Amino acid sequence: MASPLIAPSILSADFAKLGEEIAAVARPGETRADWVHVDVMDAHFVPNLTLGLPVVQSILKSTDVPIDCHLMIDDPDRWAIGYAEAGAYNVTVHVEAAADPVKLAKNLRAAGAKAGLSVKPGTPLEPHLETLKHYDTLLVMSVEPGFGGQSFIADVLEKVRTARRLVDTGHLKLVVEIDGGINADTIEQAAEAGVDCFVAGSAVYGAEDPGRAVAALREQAARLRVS
Ligand SMILES: O=C(CO)[C@@H](O)[C@H](O)COP(=O)(O)O
Ligand SMILES: [Fe+2]
Repeated sequence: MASPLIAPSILSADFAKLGEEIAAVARPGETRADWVHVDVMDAHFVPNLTLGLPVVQSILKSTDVPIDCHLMIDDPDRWAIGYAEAGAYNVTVHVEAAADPVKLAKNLRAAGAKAGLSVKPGTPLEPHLETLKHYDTLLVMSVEPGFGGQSFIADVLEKVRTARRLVDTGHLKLVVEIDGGINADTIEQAAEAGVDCFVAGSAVYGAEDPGRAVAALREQAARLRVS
């Protein structure tokens, strides 16, 4: 299995100095993030408002770290394509919000992005397994989407185990990503369950040295990963 991926979420960064905050996890070496996770919230799908396409376009110009867009928005069928066309590496939409997730995945891939599908903590995976065949990443939410700094919901690891099994047996080809409450106390159980990519907001940007936090989380996850 490849080295675990660490994706700092800029939701916990200082938005007034976003460029510096991203640069802090973009220097070459072990402190470099694999992806930078950008939470787009519209105050409809979730009760919070963050940023949209113009800010993502600026971020894309400012860094060569792959940008992982997590769209917590209504009507992703209409809006997600813009993030793919802008050059985001991975564009994740919520299955609870998408009207036609298969068509959406095809459009995202045609625009040159990886297609990601996310499930809220209470959303089961089984009804969406056929849909997942069209996606490159599965983002399992381990908190209710909307805010950083919440406590990890361990129950969702069952979904991670299911996805891991399907990937390891060749039934699906997916990067399994987890988002919410990932820190030094929780990353090991997620790694053991089979997560490939770990989003961490407060654990990275709440640390004195965000780059060192990235390196430490990656090392911890690598020690615990299955297979
Ligand atoms: O999508 C979200 C929240 O909705 C996340 O990406 C958070 O930004 C993760 O923050 P922490 O739980 O790691 O502080
Ligand atoms: Fe997120």
